[in-house]
Amino acid sequence: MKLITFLIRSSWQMLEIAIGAGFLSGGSSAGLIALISRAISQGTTASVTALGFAFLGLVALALATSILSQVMLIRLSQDAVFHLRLRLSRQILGSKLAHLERMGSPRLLATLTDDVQSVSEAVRLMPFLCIDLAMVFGGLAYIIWLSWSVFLMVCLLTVVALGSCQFLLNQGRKQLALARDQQDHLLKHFRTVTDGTKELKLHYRRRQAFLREDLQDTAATFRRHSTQGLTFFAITSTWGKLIFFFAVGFVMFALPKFMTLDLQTLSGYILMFTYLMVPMERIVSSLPVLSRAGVALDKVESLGLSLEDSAETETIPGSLRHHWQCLRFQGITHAYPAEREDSNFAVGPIDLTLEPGQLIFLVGGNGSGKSTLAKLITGLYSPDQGSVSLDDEPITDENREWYRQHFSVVFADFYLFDRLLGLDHENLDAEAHKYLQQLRLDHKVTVNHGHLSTTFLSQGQRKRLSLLTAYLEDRPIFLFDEWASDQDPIFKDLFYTQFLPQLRDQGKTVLVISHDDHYFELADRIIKLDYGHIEYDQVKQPRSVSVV
Ligand SMILES: Nc1ncnc2c1ncn2[C@@H]1O[C@H](COP(=O)(O)OP(=O)(O)OP(=O)(O)O)[C@@H](O)[C@H]1O
Repeated sequence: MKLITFLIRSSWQMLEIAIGAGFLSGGSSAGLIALISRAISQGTTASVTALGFAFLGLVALALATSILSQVMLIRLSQDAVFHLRLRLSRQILGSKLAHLERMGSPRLLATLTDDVQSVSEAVRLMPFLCIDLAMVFGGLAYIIWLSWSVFLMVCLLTVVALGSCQFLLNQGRKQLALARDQQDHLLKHFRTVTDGTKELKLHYRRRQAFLREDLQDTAATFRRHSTQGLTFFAITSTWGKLIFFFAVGFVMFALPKFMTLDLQTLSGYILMFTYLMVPMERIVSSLPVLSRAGVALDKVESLGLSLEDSAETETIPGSLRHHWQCLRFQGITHAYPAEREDSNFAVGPIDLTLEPGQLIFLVGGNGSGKSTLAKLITGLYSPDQGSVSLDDEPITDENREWYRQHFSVVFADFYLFDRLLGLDHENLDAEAHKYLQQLRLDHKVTVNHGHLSTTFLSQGQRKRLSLLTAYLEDRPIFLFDEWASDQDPIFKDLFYTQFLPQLRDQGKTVLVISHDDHYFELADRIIKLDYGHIEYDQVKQPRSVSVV
């Protein structure tokens, strides 16, 4: 049912046409069997020509409507999966960063990959399922036409069959839902396998402990629930098929004892039941796939709801304020939830005023809140309390997207794109090459139509490449989070003594999170954080203004 709602959301008109055509096709297929059964039982007495024309008409109708229904359903289902993938990705990117961090990437990845895959497997079955269902309904209509009383008995049998199948399916579904819960943990462990390969390879006992206590434990729980779930489904499918044989046996051997059935009716039943066995078998064997898709859709829905709750206002940012005068933060705070730590860490309340053309060092011990403050300053976190204003324009949910466009940032855990996305410079390649020369990467990396020739570089070189994007963005405020930490002494010196002052002299405000205390003297201003609060805000040149 959830799958139908999911498809209806994509296009209910297309679904209507597809289901209508499917039923016409299934009905005409069942009609063909009825016709064959009649032709056999009437022998030579019936008009062969009339039956032949009826037969040809039904074949043409079954063929045309079957193709129409399948083509529509294939398009509809593929469209639905396409939109689901895009919707989820958009929702994730449109959600508050703090919320995404709380959910964790394994959960997001599990839904984007496994759940979407389960749904797409089920929707692939939909066209065939629809035709099969239509055949079964058509067949049942023929049975009604043959005899009401037999139909009622078959119905009784069907209720018992469906009831027992539903019970077994529910049990299987429960187990699959439990297995799906384990999948988020499994993905987390797989990330450890890929991201922590070096650490695991270097330490035999750690590797064994991880494999045994983490991965194996979770994989075993997943296996237990999956096995139980799939066993229930296997029993359901075998039971479903047996019930069908039971129905045939009942009509053939038991029913003649209770009521008189002429040969035409009996042969009609047997032919129809035998014909319906294949579609019934397909319907029963697609139940596990549908059930898994139901579990996946539950997960997709709960993720969607959770993302919707924390959705940011979508706006198209207007033109940037390149000549800004004053960026003010008043009493801003951000607290992390306590669940991951003994006590929850909070930054603020912080009062801060930034001006253009300042080189500001943001310093402090590990865990003092520098990166958290950086996310608050750049608008990635909206403050729990307090206010932000750019040239007296308050930053709210409505203009936060616009506000963020004022920052070029390289985070400590930066992501390097393999092409220069979203940049529309006229001579992008030439400009990129100029910066690559400055960054001393021109011998390693070339840029062709915005595509970087490689990103397989040393960590220090990858960081230099991340500067290329920041330079090309050329926004009014730059922020570097421990950028120089893995640069060689020569390049580190170049970064602090040339690159940063050059940016400042171009009128940019440059915020540098750094532990390199022997370069602190180059700063116009040093802001030191201690456990989420400003310990001091020291202005070293008269043109800077500090507000603490
Ligand atoms: N996503 C998060 N969820 C919960 N707590 C977090 C999260 N990110 C950071 N923290 C906590 O906030 C505190 C400050 O972290 P932050 O990264 O801001 O410090 P930092 O000053 O940049 O440290 P470092 O110099 O080591 O990079 C830490 O105690 C950390 O555990």
